[in-house]
Amino acid sequence: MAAEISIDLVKTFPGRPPIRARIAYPVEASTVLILFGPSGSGKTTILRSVAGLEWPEQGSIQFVSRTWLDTASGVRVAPQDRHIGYMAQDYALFPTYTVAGNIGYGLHHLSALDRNKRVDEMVELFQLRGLETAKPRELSGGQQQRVALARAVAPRPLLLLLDEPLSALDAPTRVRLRDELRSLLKQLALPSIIVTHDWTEALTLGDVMAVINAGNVLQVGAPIEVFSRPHNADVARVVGIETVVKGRVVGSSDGMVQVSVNGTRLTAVEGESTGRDVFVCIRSEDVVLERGQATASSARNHLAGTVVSATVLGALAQVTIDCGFPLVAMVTRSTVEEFGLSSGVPVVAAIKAGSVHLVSRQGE
Ligand SMILES: Nc1ncnc2c1ncn2[C@@H]1O[C@H](COP(=O)(O)OP(=O)(O)OP(=O)(O)O)[C@@H](O)[C@H]1O
Repeated sequence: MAAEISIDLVKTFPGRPPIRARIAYPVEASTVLILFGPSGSGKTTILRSVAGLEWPEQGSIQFVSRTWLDTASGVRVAPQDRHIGYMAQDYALFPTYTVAGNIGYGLHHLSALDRNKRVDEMVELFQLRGLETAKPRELSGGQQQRVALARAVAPRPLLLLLDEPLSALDAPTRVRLRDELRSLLKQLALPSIIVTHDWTEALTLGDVMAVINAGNVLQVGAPIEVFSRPHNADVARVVGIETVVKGRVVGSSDGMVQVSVNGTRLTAVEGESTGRDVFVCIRSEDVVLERGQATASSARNHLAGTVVSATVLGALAQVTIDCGFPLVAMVTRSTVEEFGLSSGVPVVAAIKAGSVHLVSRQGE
């Protein structure tokens, strides 16, 4: 049997609905599981249960051949015996310790010589050279994040747990460190579980993704699959982005970029450079359908296609169009009736360049 992480737990806080998580997936050297969902859905509770910082009243947690929790047989492995690296959302650095002191905190089992050597390795790996004696308050947000990561990774844990690792950073730093984090996790060859409510992080960092809502796991799968093929309307609502396809930036002009998806050309505004492999992400409500010939409008993209399916969901309808790739549009039910939208009907999909979101998939 392939190595696996298996989480099956029930945790109840007084006066709240129970958090029920059932997630099992094969784990390789650097597999990243994303726990994705809105605020308060239970992501941190699941992560803290894996770390041994919360005790579910029922369930089991297994990592490859180790059982960390099994309430049925009374197994409760203490957090320090799980060999896990944990990084909290606010980093929780020790304010009175230096950078080197913070990184070396979990290394007391090593001799002074080996400890210093390991700290030095981490300083190098996380590009903290020159900051060894600085205190956390003297560091930028990005540097604090790197120290917190270095401290979590230094004891060579079996599994790395990161709670919203990028949320404390300003937007440009977040985008830069997201790409760095991805390559670092691959380089470390260390499996990890990352909590986020940011879909770009889920797509960039994740190999597997679990969608959590109101304490329940709604879907588990590869991020691109979950985003583009949500199992049901609840998942679609939580992930909120129904078209995710692979493309490549093929050119740029006037601050716009041209992207090719399966031979179909799209214009987007975001600044990815030519030659980049990207995920092209489009929300269904940003797609406007036009019957027959394309009409004049401010939208930069007019894609000719045919309807694959139209599913009425109350006053709205979800229409999937084949325009060289599957594109999902959300329109009113009356549009479906007026345009006679059914399988095989030709339509034109209009999308503004600003609604075509590009997420780099370099280093996949
Ligand atoms: N120690 C606690 N005592 C009481 N209720 C708690 C406790 N910790 C979490 N909860 C409740 O459990 C639910 C899930 O919280 P959790 O922090 O796991 O959500 P989350 O998805 O990580 O949210 P966020 O993205 O805002 O961090 C919430 O309703 C929260 O109020």
